[in-house]
Amino acid sequence: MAPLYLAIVGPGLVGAKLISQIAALPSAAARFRVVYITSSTRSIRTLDGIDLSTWKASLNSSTTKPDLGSLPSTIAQLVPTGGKVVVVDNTSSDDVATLYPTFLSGGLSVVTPNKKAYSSSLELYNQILSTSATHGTSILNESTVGAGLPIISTLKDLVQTGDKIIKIEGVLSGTLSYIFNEFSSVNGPAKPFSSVVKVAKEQGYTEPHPADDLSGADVARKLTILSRLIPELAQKLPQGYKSVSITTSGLGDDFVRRLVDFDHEYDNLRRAAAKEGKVLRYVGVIDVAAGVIKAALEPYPVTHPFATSLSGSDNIIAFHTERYGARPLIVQGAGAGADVTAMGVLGDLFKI
Ligand SMILES: NC(=O)C1=CN([C@@H]2O[C@H](COP(=O)(O)OP(=O)(O)OC[C@H]3O[C@@H](n4cnc5c(N)ncnc54)[C@H](OP(=O)(O)O)[C@@H]3O)[C@@H](O)[C@H]2O)C=CC1
Ligand SMILES: N[C@@H](CC=O)C(=O)O
Ligand code: NA
Repeated sequence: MAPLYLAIVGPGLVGAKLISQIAALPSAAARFRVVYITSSTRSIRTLDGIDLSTWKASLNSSTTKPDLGSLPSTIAQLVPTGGKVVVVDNTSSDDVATLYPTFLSGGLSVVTPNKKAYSSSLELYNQILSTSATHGTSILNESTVGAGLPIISTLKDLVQTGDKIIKIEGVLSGTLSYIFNEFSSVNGPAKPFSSVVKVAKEQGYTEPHPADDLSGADVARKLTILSRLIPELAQKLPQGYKSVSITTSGLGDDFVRRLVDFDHEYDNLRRAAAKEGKVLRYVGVIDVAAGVIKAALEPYPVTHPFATSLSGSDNIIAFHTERYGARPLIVQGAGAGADVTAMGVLGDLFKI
C-alpha cells in the first residue's frame, strides 16, 4: 500500500494533536508520510518522512522560511511521481485559504478545519469546488463545523440522497456552549462571565483569538458553510462572512482580561433569564423555507433540550428534513477541543 503524503500547515493546537494522532496509529508510517511541516515563519521538509517524535525540535531549529505559493513544486521534489499528496491546513488564515485553488490545480488535495475558504467570498468558494473537480483533487472540511462530529458529511448525505432540508438549528459553538452551560446553568452556582471565558480559552475551545467566538463570527461562518451545502441557499450568500478586524493585541489574553469590565452586564442578562425560569443559550438557525439565517443569544426554558442536555463544549445540531418528519435527525457531542477536531481531520484523511 502506498502511503498518503502529507504537508501539514499550521502545527498549533489542532495541528500538533493531528501529528500525535497519526504517530499513534498502528503502522502509521505505512499509511501516512509527513514530508512537510510549516508554521508562519519556519518550515521543515524531507523525502523520507519527518520523524514524528522529534518534529517540534526540528521545526524550532529550522531557518527555512515557508513559501506556500510554490508548495506544489516543492512537494513535487519530495514525493515519487504518482504519489497522492494532501495539504492539511490547520491555520485560521485567510491567506492560506486563498491558496487552495493553487494547491488543488497543482495536484494536491486539501483537508482542513479552517473555516475561511468555505465562509468568505462565494467566488473563492466556487473556484475551489470547480478547481477540485477539474483537476481530480479532493477537498474535505468535516472539522469546520462541530469539530469531529459528523455534521458536514450528514448534511451532504441528506442532500445527495434527495432529502429536502427544511430547517437546521442548534448550538454550533463549542466555546459559547461551554461558556453558557457554565455561566447560565439550570442548577449550578453563578460564576463571573470572564472567568468562564478564560477557562474556555485554556481548554483550547476558542479560535486563536476568542473575539472570533464571542462576536458570533465563528457561528456565522458555520451557518454560511452549512447554507452553501443546501441547494436552495447555495449561491445566495455572495459576500460570505468577512473577517472582523481584531485590534486587541497578541492572541487575545489582554482581550480576555478586559472582559471583567463586562461581567456585570452579563450577570444582568443571566438574572433576567433566570427570573423567567430560563437559561441563556447561543443558537443558530437556518430556516430554508423562510430564507432566514440567524444566530443569537436567547433565553431558553430550563426544560428545553438546549438547556438540559448539553454540557462541556457540546454542540447539538437538529436537521429537520422532509424524510425525518416531526422527529429531526440530531447530532450531539463535543464540538471543540484539539483532540476531537484533529480526529475529524484525520477521518477526512482516511476518506481520501
Ligand atoms: N480549537 C478547536 O476546537 C477547533 C479549531 N478549528 C479550527 O482549527 C484551526 C486551528 O485552530 P488552533 O489549532 O486552535 O489554532 P492555533 O492558533 O493553535 O494554531 C494555528 C497554527 O497556524 C499557524 N499559522 C498561522 N498562520 C500561518 C500561515 N500563514 N502559514 C503557516 N502557518 C500558519 C500558527 O503558526 P505560528 O506559530 O507561526 O503563528 C499555528 O501553528 C482554526 O482554523 C480553527 O478555526 C476547528 C474546529 C475546532
Ligand atoms: N472556536 C470554535 C472551535 C470549533 O470550530 C468553537 O468554539 O466552536
Ligand atoms: Na464536523
